[in-house]
Amino acid sequence: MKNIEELILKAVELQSNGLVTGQIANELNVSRETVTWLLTRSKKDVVAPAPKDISVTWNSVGQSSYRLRCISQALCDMVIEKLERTQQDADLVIGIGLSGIPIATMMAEELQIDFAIFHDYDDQKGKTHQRGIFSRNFADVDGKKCIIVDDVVSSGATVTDVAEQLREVGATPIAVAVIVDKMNADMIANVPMSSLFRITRVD
Ligand SMILES: O=P(O)(O)OC[C@H]1O[C@H](OP(=O)(O)OP(=O)(O)O)[C@H](O)[C@@H]1O
Repeated sequence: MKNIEELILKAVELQSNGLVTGQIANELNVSRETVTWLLTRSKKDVVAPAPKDISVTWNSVGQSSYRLRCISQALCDMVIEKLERTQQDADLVIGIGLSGIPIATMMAEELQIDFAIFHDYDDQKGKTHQRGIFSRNFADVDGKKCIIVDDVVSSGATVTDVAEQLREVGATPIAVAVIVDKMNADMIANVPMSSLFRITRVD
């Protein structure tokens, strides 16, 4: 997505395809507030200034399994460095659907540990009211020490949901790994977070 006009066209297109604000926000990796602003601006009657948000596109990496592997190895390296400091070993890697899955798969292979998948709730009302689930087709997370993997952290609601549900089943989230951290945080849900890129606003 090269500029705001392209972002507006994409938001309008997704809306005309029947997606609601939360779904468009997920698709474009921006906040709901930004989607509302983009859709309002498309009608040329906006007066409010744009919300402070960052749109993230990483398909130059996602389109290539080689680049995905490189990114996954870099994330493994960062996670291992942190875990070694606290002398912890992970039992499994959890990929958050959809975009966290290919990265988590490669990380699990690199670390030679189990692999699980978390289906994020595809929300229409708001993630705070709905929860995702662990897929039964992959490793059981109960009682395990887990690394949570996703592409982007925006509000942190998704990773927090995963961490809370892990604790509820006696598992321990010991690390979070993401490509882009829009929160600019060291910890999320009381778990240390590693990210390749951290977004910091200076205005
Ligand atoms: O920090 P949060 O505000 O919770 O937002 C981050 C989540 O939003 C996107 O998920 P999406 O549902 O769009 O899934 P995708 O992986 O299919 O893009 C992204 O991949 C993260 O999982």
